[in-house]
Amino acid sequence: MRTSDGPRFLKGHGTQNDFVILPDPDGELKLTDSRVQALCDRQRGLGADGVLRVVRAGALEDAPESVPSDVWFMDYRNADGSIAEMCGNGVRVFAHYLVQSGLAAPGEIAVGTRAGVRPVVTHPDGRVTVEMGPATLFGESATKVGETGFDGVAVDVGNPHLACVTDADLDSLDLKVQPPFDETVFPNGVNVEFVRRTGPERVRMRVHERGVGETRSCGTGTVAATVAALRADGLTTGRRTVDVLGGTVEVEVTGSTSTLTGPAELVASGHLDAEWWAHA
Ligand SMILES: N[C@@H](CCC[C@H](N)C(=O)O)C(=O)O
Repeated sequence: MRTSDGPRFLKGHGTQNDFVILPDPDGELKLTDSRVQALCDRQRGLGADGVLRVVRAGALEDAPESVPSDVWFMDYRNADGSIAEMCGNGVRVFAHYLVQSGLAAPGEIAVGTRAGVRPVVTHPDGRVTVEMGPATLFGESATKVGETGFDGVAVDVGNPHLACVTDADLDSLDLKVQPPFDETVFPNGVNVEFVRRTGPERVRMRVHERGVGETRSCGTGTVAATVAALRADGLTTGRRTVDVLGGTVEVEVTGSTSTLTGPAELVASGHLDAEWWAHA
């Protein structure tokens, strides 16, 4: 039996933050919320934390004006179908796909996102570095897991984060439900990180992602975690190695920008069943 009539897909991940990749250069796919939800569903679909549609910026109606039309654009959707401004692990996987498929040469690549163009470098060892842009502190806030309260900082990494540095045992946190947050600080929802310092320049992080739930890694979240950990150490710039449930990434925050370096992997490719797609 073949399922080759429907759209082509690939499956990939960056530190186990996993994505369905949909090559769609001319923007012909109708990517509805319900199709994204079906693709990401781990029982009735392929299963993923999000979808990365690979489309030329010029073929997309809502690409920011700052993104040139010939740039490959990462049209990112969360598993619940919502659109997010930015996905750090997604950009790494997206750039890796561009190189593996021959759409871009290895080395320096510009990737379009809703937060603007992100310069990327692919390395011979399979790691990918993304320039994530400035990570901006915009206040303090708090959340709770069960009865335990956590103070944190609000960080804009293109998308919103509440990063809480804590001495609590991260393994004991139940992140099945969205930790509560202050809607006056985060009117569009928030990704929440719990960060524990484990060495002079090393932290561990767990995350609850907006539009997804707990994930095994969040690239923008590791940048927010680094900003929060640096601040807890009385610093505004520096590097941190960030251990997440799905692996390890390196983050550097400078006065003007931030970078994220980590692995990216493609695991499968195929075609969606045309009938399944039509009814998804
Ligand atoms: N996993 C991503 C972040 C994806 C978007 C996020 N859930 C949001 O809604 O802002 C990453 O690696 O950065």
